[in-house]
This record gives sequence, structure tokens and C-alpha cells, in this order.
Amino acid sequence: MTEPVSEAPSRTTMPGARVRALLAELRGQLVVSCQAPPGDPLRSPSHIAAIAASVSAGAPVAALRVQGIEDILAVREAVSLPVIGLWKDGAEGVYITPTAAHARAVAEAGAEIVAVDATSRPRPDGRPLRETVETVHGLGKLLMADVSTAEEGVAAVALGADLVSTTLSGYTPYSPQRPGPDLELVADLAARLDAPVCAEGRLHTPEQARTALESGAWSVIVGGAITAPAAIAGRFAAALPPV
Ligand SMILES: CC(=O)N[C@H](C=O)[C@@H](O)[C@H](O)[C@H](O)COP(=O)(O)O
Repeated sequence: MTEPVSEAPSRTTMPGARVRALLAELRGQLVVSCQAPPGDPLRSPSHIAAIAASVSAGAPVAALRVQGIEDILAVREAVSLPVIGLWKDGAEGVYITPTAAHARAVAEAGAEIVAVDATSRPRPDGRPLRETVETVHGLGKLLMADVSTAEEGVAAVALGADLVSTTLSGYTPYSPQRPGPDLELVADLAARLDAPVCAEGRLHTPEQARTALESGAWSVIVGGAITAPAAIAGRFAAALPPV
């Protein structure tokens, strides 16, 4: 794919070999997203750190995905696993690490990988995604591109993204709205990219996680099915016949 010269990632700001080796460690592995929605009683850094510690003590988990500066700091303190950090600012449009300043704060809080919205939607500060990629690489960290379509993943890797995740499929108006994971997107991205592709979003069962790896995913990132008791209880309650 041919990109304009000004869009090419700068070789002088690419992350070091140590951080890059982290990608190899994630291969074929489970990553757990430890987050709690606004208003949930678990939404506090100490609770999220306890969830992260519990998850990593109980299973071979390769990394943790953590939202918010305070939560990243608390998880860093409690657990020695690599952190994929993000900062959700708002709830509409581009809200996952929406600017280079957010990405810098996430990296400086200690995340090895910074997850950012890499969809084609307008960014809140009007600045290009390239600026965020350069900021993250300048700090020696890796950038995970959260996308909703294959085209967005291809464009993000052309800009220098180190890995891609299907996080936002189903959360943009132009991507398929499905109850389960978008495994077609996983397979499409894996076929089109040299960069690792993570399956993320609505992986509700271990079988779906395994199928995601078989579809070409480098890693599987599971959130609510492991770390959101309210959502898990809700699914059980909804499956029962009306009383
Ligand atoms: C769309 C969005 O904002 N996704 C967020 C990204 O960090 C999280 O709320 C999700 O929990 C995470 O992607 C894992 O997905 P699931 O919880 O479905 O396994």
C-alpha cells in the first residue's frame, strides 16, 4: 500500500527491541481487560487492582488492559504483568485515548502498550492519528490501534501502529452490530496485515476465544466475560424463564 511520505512513521522514533519483544510474549495468549463502567461499585483503582491481581493469580494471563491513569498506576503497583493502557474520555465518538496528550499520560503512567481509537471518525482535537503514534513511539512504547473495520486497521498500521485490535467493531455506526465477537474482521485483518491482530469485543465464552485464535488472532482480549460481575449476572438472569 502506498502512503504519502509525510504520513510514514519516523524510524528514529520506533520503540526499542525490549518493548517490541513484548509482542512475541502475547502470541496465542489471553489478555484480560480489567475495567468497570461509570457508576459500578467496582469502579475504583483499588478494586480494579484487586481484580487484576485475582485474575493473574488464577490463570496464565499475558497482559492486562486497563483504563484510566489512576487504575493503571494501581495495577502497576499490584501486578507485574505488562499493561495495555488507555484513557476513556467521554462516551461518544472518539473517546478511547482520543489525543496525543492522553496517550502521553497513559504511557507515562507505565503502560507498555497504549491503546488508542484508530477509527476514521473525526478526532476531538482535529489532530491526526500520526501525531499520537509519534508521541507513543517517542516514549519508547507500542501503540495498539482500536479499530472497527479492516480498512481502519490497514490505515493504522501504515501510520506505524504496532498491533491492531477489533475493539470498536459494533461501536461505530458503520460496522456490523452483532451480539458476539466480529471474527470475520479478525480473519480479514489477519489476512491483510503483517502486524499482530488482537480479537477483542464481546468474547463471551472460552470457545469463542479459541475460535478467534483459529481465525488468525495473535491474542484474545477478554473483558466483561471475566471482570464484569453485573454483566455476567445479567446474562444468567436473562436466560431464566419468567417467574
Ligand atoms: C467499546 C469499548 O469502549 N471497549 C472498551 C475498551 O477498552 C471496553 O469497555 C471493553 O470492555 C473491552 O474492549 C473488552 O471488551 P468486552 O468487555 O466486550 O470483552
